[in-house]
Parts: sequence; C-alpha cells; structure tokens
Amino acid sequence: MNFRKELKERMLIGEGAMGTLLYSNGIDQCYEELNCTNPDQIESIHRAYLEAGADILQSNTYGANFNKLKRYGLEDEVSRINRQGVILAKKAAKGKAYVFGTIGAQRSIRKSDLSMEEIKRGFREQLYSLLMENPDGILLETFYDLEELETVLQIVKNETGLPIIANVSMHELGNLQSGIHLNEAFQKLEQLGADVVGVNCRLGPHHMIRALEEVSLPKQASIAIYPNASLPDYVDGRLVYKAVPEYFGSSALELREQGAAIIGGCCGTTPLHIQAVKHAIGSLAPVKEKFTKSREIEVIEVNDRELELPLYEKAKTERTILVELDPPKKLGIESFMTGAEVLKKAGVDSITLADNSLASPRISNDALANLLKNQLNINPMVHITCRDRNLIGLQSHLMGLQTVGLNEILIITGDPSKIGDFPGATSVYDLSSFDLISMVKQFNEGLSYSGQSLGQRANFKIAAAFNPNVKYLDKAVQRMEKKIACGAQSFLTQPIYSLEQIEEVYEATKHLETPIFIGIMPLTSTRNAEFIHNEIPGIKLPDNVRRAMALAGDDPVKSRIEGVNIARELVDSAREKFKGIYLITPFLRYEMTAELTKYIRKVDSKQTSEVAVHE
Ligand SMILES: Cc1cc2nc3c(=O)[nH]c(=O)nc-3n(C[C@H](O)[C@H](O)[C@H](O)COP(=O)(O)OP(=O)(O)OC[C@H]3O[C@@H](n4cnc5c(N)ncnc54)[C@H](O)[C@@H]3O)c2cc1C
Ligand code: MET
Ligand SMILES: [Zn+2]
Repeated sequence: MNFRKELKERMLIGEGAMGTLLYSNGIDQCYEELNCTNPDQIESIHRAYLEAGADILQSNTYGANFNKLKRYGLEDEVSRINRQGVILAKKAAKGKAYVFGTIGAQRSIRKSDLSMEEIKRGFREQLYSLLMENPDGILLETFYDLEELETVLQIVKNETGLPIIANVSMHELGNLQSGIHLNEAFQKLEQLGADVVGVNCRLGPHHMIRALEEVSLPKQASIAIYPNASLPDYVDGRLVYKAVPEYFGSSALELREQGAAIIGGCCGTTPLHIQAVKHAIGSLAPVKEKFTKSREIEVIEVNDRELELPLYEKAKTERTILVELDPPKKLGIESFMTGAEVLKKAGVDSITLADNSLASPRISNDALANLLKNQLNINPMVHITCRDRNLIGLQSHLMGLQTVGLNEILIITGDPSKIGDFPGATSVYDLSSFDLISMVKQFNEGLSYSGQSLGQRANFKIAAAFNPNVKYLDKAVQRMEKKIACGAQSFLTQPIYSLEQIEEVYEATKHLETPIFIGIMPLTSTRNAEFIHNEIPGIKLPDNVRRAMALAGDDPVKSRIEGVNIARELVDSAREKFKGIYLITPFLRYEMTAELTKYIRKVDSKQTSEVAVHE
C-alpha cells in the first residue's frame, strides 16, 4: 500500500466520529484514556468503521496532549495513551487500512490563553509518542486557528517524511476565525508541505459543499472533507446530531465533484454514515478538474453620512472637551437629560456614556445615546466593553450603532463582573480590547469578524483607554502603541490627580500623533478623596489635594468649590499640553463638570483674544 500513490488514483474514505459516538454511548470521561482502560471498545469502533468501508483509520488521540490530559490529571500519560492509540487502530486495520496518528488543535474555537510555546511543547510530545508506533501518516484536525496549524505542520514536516493531512475548521461559511478564506488557507498549508489539506467538524455536509464551491483544486495536494453529521441540536442539555446516513452518502458525491479526494465524518457521524459514503462513491477516482465559483464580493458602498468633524480629528487642531455622564442605575432619566442639556449649553463637544461602569447594570448607554442625539442634537460617544457581550452580541451591537448613526465609540476591556453588584455574573471577554479594536477597524472596511462582507463599510471613530495610573508607565504606553496598531484613533485617560503626572504623561506620549484626552474627575468630598487615595488601585492623591478636601470637611458647598478648584488647576496644566480634555462627572453632579467646561472655554477664548491683540 502506498498512500500518496493511491490518493491520486481513487477516492479514499476516512473514519467517522469517535468522540460523539462514545458520548452517545453514555461515556462521559476522557475518551483518549479509554485506549488504556478499555482498549476493546476503541478497537471495536475502529473495526466497525473499517467494515463500513474506511480506508484511513485514525488513532483515538484527538485530545491526547499534555494541556488537555492535564484536565483529567493524566498529563503524565501522554506517551502511553498515544502509543496505545496507534497500536489499537493498527490492530483493527489488520493491514487493510492506513493508520494515521491523530493530533487535534489545542486552541479551540474559543480564545485560549495557551502560548505558542506551550502549544509547541505539548504538540511535540504527542507527535513523538505517535511516531514511536510507526503510523502511516499524521492527521492534524479541528484547527480553528490557522496560525496554530501552520506552526505545528512545520514541526511535523521537520520531524518526519510521512504523509500529512492538515484539516482546518471553519468559523463562518468559507472563512476561518481570522477572516482568511478557505482557498487561501489551503494554499498556505500546501506551500508548507501538507499532502492533504482539508476541513473537518462544526458544519454539516451542506455548508462544506457550499464552501468548497469557491475553492480551486490545489496544485499538488489533495482535499479531505470530514463534515459533521448535521448542525447540532441542544436537547436536555446534550448536543445531538440528526443522523441521516443516506443524505450523508449523497452529499459525498457532491463533495467529490467539488474536489474532495478523501471523505470521512466528524462529530455525530457513525459507521452507518461511512457505509453510505462507501456506497455512494464506490471506487470512483478523485476529480481532476472542477468549476470554481468566483467569490461573491458585494459592492461595499462608502458611507458618506459624515456631518461633523470626528472628535479625534478635532482634537488634533482645536480644544475638544468630552464629558462623561453616566447612565443612571435606576429607571428615570430626568436628571440625566437635564444634565446633558446643561453640559451642552456649557459648550461640550461630546458626552461620553460608560457601559455599565464598575460592572453594575445601568440603563443601556446606546438607548440613552440615541435620545441625546435625537432630542438634544448631541453627538455622544458610546463606551463598549468586552465584558457583557459575546462575539455575536458585540457584532450585533456594532451593526445597531452604525445603523442609528452612533459612530463615536470608546473600546475598553471593562471592569470584571466580580467587582460589581452581580459578582457571580459571567465576564464574557470573548475578545480583548485589542481584538475588539481590530474588529471595529475591520467593520470600517466592510467586513465582519470572520471576514464576511457586511454589505457596507461602517464609519466608526475608535477611541481607546489609556491608564497612566500604573507602576510602569512605559508598559502602558506600549499598550497604547499596540492599540494604535490595531486601529485606535484617540485615547481617553483614567483620571489624573497631580500636575506631575500630567507632565509625565506628556513626556511619555509626546512621540505619538494620536490625540489624548486627559481625564480629570472633580473630587466631591473628603471621603471621596480618601476612598480614591486609599482604595482605587494605582491612584495616589497629592498631600495638598487631600488636605484641601479635608479642610472643606462635611460642608457640601465648600467641598464642591474645593473639588472644582483642584480640578481647575489640573485643567490649567493639561490644557497647555493637550487639546483634548475629558471631564468625568462624579455621581451625576453635572454642575461641576459644566462649570469646568465653561471655565475652559472662557480661558481659551481669553487667550485667543490676547493673541489677537498682540497681533
Ligand atoms: C476612559 C475609560 C473609560 C472606561 N469606561 C468603562 C466603561 O464604560 N465600563 C467599564 O466597565 N469599565 C470602564 N473603564 C474601566 C476599564 O475597563 C478598566 O480600567 C479595565 O481594567 C482596563 O480596561 P482598558 O481597556 O483600559 O485596558 P486594557 O488595555 O484592555 O487592559 C486590560 C487588562 O490588562 C491589564 N493591564 C492593563 N495595563 C497593564 C499594564 N500596564 N501592565 C500589566 N497589565 C496591564 C489589566 O489587567 C487590564 O484590566 C474605563 C476606563 C477608562 C480609562
Ligand atoms: N476525530 C475526533 C473525534 O471524532 C475529532 C472530533 S472534532 C471535535 O472524536
Ligand atoms: Zn468534530
């Protein structure tokens, strides 16, 4: 038997599911451990697939790497489980089928914290264990992350001359997680030396066929397709797949027409599915040519609804004042709307609305932003955290904001749920602030997260957060630079309380062209000052500031005056060096931020007239 030769001459059939078959048999443990604890069961499943017509068996070692086995306390068993996996498949194959050593991705569909170094280490250990038992090839599967697959493929290429099947998994139809199209992914994998490039899992035959229609035949490599039985259904807390083997079989013919040379099955498939494939494709040869549908590139219109200069552009050349006015925590928006009106009259350029700041629920900021826009003709800035919405929610939210013309947004990670009123709530964090900034930039190019056309370009103006209240300012500046590289167009800082810090921020960021809005939040009382000084991470108030607030004591009027006076001093220093000022309204006390706004406008206009007199 010569795999590479046979692959060009006739269609080959792969195995079907192992994991979901064991799961549907009621097994709920580490499937790969069964290679050692219940070898007969694994061998008999391989045998059932062989009898159904499979030409390629794959070892039951999909998740048998250090990082996944560790979850079961089996990290010391990597070698034994993998070696035993190949031995069992060989025993079942009895020389009548090829046996490939299976290696599954370590990063799954969700973002994982595993570094590439950890992945490589785990991968190498698994690969060496499989190779000890002389498989006929290596099958890499369920790789949502192309970068991970490219990395491990290179390692296999360096370690062995055995045939390699490299299977990605699609995110949206035709696209991988990173937005790259299947056709390009196949070309890259072929260039790196995969004998077979393919797709497995997540989608059923229908979507695999549709995706292949836009994929051309590779120059050298062959194509493998391992669809799931169907899309999964969620019944009584378990994932179940519709089992229609005949449909699976007839789909195999279409997959062949679209270029597949190997057809197997992934989740939800059974020996009956593989038998149906065998009946359908018999001993046909793979196609040598095919019609490739051109990719539908929808016309992306440029959205030209720009009415005002974006805030980040404005802040490059003239004084720009943003004031944060947070949505109320209770129903009833009278004082919020009054506050917004007062701030508008005071001369703010925009009102920014936090997204459930401090991880506690507030009236949704997009609803209030809409009211501000429509009722008060204010162009608000909407904060968006990565905490409360998953990848679906974030994309839908952005499309909604774009549709109603709320394009000024501030992207932040978001305070974690555990600090807020519902500490048990999930902090989603499907995306980091860097990822979300990149995604919005991609929206502005007319593409969704996974690279599908949105039909139009969005026109978001992307602000990001800069926290200078950290031990190492240079690290925070590096994060800014990374955010700029992702697409950030301006920065708003955490509140700053000392003149020295304004100077430090200026020195540390003066090389950047991206405008910075310096955050200033007036203190409201001595208690407020002491809380910030003693409990808020990273913030230390200068002694004179704490003393001044303490002198005002419990008197609310004196405290307000003192709070505004201290903020004025900070404003004076900030306005000399930065055009952007970001005033944060404490506890809906908008009269304080309105007073500061008027103050800035007044001193600016005074300066302008002084300059005019000199001229
Ligand atoms: C202008 C502004 C507006 C905000 N609006 C909201 C809001 O609407 N809703 C809300 O819930 N929260 C809000 N926050 C709070 C913010 O989400 C938290 O401060 C969050 O922890 C940091 O988010 P980020 O996007 O600035 O940080 P990112 O740069 O995305 O950092 C994320 C995490 O990385 C770590 N990190 C950051 N910098 C460093 C560093 N120098 N060294 C080591 N680790 C680091 C921290 O753990 C941090 O939490 C706002 C903050 C700012 C500055
Ligand atoms: N081949 C593996 C199995 O059937 C891959 C599953 S994809 C999550 O268990
Ligand atoms: Zn699968």
